[in-house]
Amino acid sequence: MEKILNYINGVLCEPRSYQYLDNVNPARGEVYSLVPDSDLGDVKQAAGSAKKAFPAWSGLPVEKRSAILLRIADLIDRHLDKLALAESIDNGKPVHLARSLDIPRASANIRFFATAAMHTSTEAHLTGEEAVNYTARTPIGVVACISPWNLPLYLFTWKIAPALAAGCTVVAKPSELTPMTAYLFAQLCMEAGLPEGVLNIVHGLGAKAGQAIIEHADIVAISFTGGTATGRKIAATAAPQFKKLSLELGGKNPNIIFADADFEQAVSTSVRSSFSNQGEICLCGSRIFVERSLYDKFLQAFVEQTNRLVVGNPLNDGTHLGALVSEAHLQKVLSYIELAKKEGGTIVTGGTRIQFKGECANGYFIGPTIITGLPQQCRTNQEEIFGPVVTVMPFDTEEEVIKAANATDYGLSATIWTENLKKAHRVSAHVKSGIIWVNCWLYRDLRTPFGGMKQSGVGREGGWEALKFFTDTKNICIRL
Ligand SMILES: NC(=O)C1=CN([C@@H]2O[C@H](COP(=O)(O)OP(=O)(O)OC[C@H]3O[C@@H](n4cnc5c(N)ncnc54)[C@H](O)[C@@H]3O)[C@@H](O)[C@H]2O)C=CC1
Ligand SMILES: O=C(O)/C=C/C=C(\O)C(=O)O
Repeated sequence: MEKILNYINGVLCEPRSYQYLDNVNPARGEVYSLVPDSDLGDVKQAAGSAKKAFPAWSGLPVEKRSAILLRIADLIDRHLDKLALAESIDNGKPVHLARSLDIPRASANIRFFATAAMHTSTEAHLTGEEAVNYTARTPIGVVACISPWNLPLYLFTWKIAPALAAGCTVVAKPSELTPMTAYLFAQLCMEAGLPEGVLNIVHGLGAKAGQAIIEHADIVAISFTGGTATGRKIAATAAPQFKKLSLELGGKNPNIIFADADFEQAVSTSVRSSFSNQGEICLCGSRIFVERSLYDKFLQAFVEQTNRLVVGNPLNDGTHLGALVSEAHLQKVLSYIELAKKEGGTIVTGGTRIQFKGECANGYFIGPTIITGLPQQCRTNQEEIFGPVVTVMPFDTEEEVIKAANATDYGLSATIWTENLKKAHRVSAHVKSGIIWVNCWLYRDLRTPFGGMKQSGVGREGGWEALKFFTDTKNICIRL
């Protein structure tokens, strides 16, 4: 069986303990490769090599760092099909989604930050005629990048690209559930000539390898994307050591549809924002609020279009929803559907595990699920399910829907559908979310600040925010 390897100090290597974890293909429910069960020893080695590599990498002219990163981006594009297939097998997502979204975004992330880093400049402040201040930004040091399983290479590169472009060296840990594309990526870094120790990839469990990384004294900043409970744990570990933190956490995002919305667009995009990637995107709109006069019409069209989605083998090009990432996650999502029923919800469509015949007989599939009749305060409407499950609720007034949209502990993203731009502007101002999409969803510009309010996170990624995160700021005041 194929063994995934760590990437430490420029070479692919086994974990020091030679212990491995099973890596499961979720569409088949079977182990298909092994992932290192790394421990503190591996982490020490990775952090040591990152520390050793830091002076040379941070001292390299930015054009040279950029050129190496651009070579990596080109290699990702060259290996698009291989990487997309690997991502689909590892995660359960449709291969055409990996080919059209995940992998192209991975190379775009790297290209974006490789070029952005060449456009940074130093601020200067003239203090009358008496002094000049200038503000230098220097790479912060050895950093940790911890990424989740839902958009594996997409989010892995979203973190490491700004870190490397800014001149930091990195100890990274992909999710133990989806390690394969990070392993293939390590091979591309070697081919591109990334100097040894600049990027170190340690595979393994969050509670063991991940915890050892964030505790390590040489790691000065942590960029994490994942669940809010894990983010809280990381923050508690990092705080006494005063490590810099960027946390992209969960969401329970409102999708608000006013009666004057472009109906066709609102319906078809809501199907996408509800069920893309099996609903396993932190930005999915899981609570749909529809103005009462449109409610019945919307629900009927939404259900009809949802029922046309094909759930099936992720390797078939006609599949819209593949498998959920793991048996445990499948059970978690199913348990929320049971909870919704107990809380008085009506399952309008979906709601059950789908068991196919043939090669996907043991896969982790759930049909796209629409629930109505639930109050805002119930657990189903408060907790992140992170699967193909949405609730739909009517509302009467702007004030009411703003209150409901804000009535969770999360504040990641929101979507607003209306043809009235004044209304869109007004509602956007009152919805407490870090990201608001008006008449669109997941329409991304990598320059924009990306992140959540409340328990959806700390800090912002994207554009200058990400490059700044990986630097230290120093003001130099010269008395003239
Ligand atoms: N972007 C998002 O919003 C995501 C949200 N989730 C949510 O979190 C729930 C739990 O999913 P999990 O797979 O457990 O995600 P998680 O948040 O525990 O995992 C994300 C990453 O953190 C690592 N990790 C876990 N514990 C750690 C620790 N103590 N120190 C350092 N790294 C650690 C994991 O190995 C993985 O690489 C999901 O059901 C979903 O609701 C999960 C993944 C992504
Ligand atoms: O940067 C993006 O476009 C999307 C990011 C998505 C996540 O952070 C997530 O789903 O966890």
